[in-house]
Amino acid sequence: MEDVSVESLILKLHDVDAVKFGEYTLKSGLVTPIYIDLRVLVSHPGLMNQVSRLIYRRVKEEGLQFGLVCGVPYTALPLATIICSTQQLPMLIRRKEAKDYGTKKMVEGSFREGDTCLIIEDTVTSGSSILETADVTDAVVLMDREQGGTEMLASRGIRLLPVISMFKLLDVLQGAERIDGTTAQSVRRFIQDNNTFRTKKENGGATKRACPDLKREQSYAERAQLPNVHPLARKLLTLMEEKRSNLCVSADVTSGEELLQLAESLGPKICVLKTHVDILKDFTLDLSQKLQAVADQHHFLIFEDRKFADIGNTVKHQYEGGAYQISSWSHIVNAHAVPGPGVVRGLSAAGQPLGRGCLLIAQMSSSGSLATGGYTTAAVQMAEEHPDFVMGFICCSKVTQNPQFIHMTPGVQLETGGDALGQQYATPEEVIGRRGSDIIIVGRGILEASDRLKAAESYRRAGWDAYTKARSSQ
Ligand SMILES: O=c1ccn([C@@H]2O[C@H](COP(=O)(O)O)[C@@H](O)[C@H]2O)c(=O)[nH]1
Repeated sequence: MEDVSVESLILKLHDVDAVKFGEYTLKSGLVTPIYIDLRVLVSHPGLMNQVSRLIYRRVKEEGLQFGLVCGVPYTALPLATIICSTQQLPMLIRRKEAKDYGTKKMVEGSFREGDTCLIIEDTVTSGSSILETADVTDAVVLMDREQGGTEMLASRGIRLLPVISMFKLLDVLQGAERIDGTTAQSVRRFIQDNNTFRTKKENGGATKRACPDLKREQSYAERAQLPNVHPLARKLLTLMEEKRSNLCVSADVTSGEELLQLAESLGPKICVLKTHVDILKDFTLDLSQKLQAVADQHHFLIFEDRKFADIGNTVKHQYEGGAYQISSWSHIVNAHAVPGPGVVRGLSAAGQPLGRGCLLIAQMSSSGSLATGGYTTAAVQMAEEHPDFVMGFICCSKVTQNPQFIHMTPGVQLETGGDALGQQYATPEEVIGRRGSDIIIVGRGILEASDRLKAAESYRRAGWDAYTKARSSQ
């Protein structure tokens, strides 16, 4: 069986001149000391097979489920073809430009609304070509130049799976004495100083190896001091640092008694208690007052996960009135961005005078969520236009570099996986350390444990350790 290790592939790519050192200009105009030219692959059928096998292996390792494969034109097209031919998978071709005659389609091949497609790219620098290809959740790339593409795509809810990354390539070539230490070091410096997801200032200041985790320049406590931060976000960031907790427990229980008992026992471990008030069979306003008293006693905030999604006038009534009178007891609520800015204005009219805050749902943890790409970007913009009321996001990963916004991520358990109804779980290390979120939201990981307090402590520690580790690696 032919050797298909990543190390052997790197050496073969160097043999066929797919990795070049010198001075080359990238599409962005940036002059780079290393150029990856994977177009030469088509002249080497054995290598094409090897690359295709490694790409497919990477996808299978991650357990991705998909029914179609699309290669980003042009270099990844033959790779996608080989994978589709050997694995007997249907393929799509995305045109670079639409035809001006005939069907004028952008995508060739058969597909239906809701189909899941694997996107294959040859090289990623900023990640922009993947964004231009489709609204996707996962993409596999042969070569990640480690210049911010992973972080940019993560901020849009897209996970990038690289087969080879730039630092690995440099290590292997240097180890095999294909390049000397000076060349390897100057390329490493170039990569870390030219990260497309960082500002120029941040790039100029970089002195260490670019870290695969998202940057976390400021502590929670430092962010609490920022002049423009929402007062409730300030309170939350402060208590997180004091309690050493970035854990929000999702109290998805059905009786008031159990809710209060949960709040009392887990209160010292958490920064936020999230409720779904409409699943309680015995909600009363008296219960909401008791819950507020426990929140005051143990210094946590209450977040009613109501997910408002109607016109401004209706959500205002839903928020302050009805049986639940949510604005009177819940510090935080959330809303979908789908109705447009009126939803924020309606909620703000009722909540802002009471000092309440809102999280916009920029992404969702459920499989096949439509809140990706342009929708996520629009939600971020909506937040930026309403900073007096919007204090952050429900999201799967950091969606903005603006430190005044808090990122809260559901779909968290100590092991990756999911449930039978589409929930998808990532670990605290992944969510806080690599995706750059601030707060993990955990429901069944704690509620279904035999010892809920012990489980809450495990999640608190895992979330906090991921945060301190990400900060110490800056
Ligand atoms: O995208 C989203 C938004 C909200 N949720 C809510 O979080 C909890 C998760 O519970 P688990 O038991 O940890 O799966 C639940 O209340 C959801 O309504 C979410 O999961 N994903």
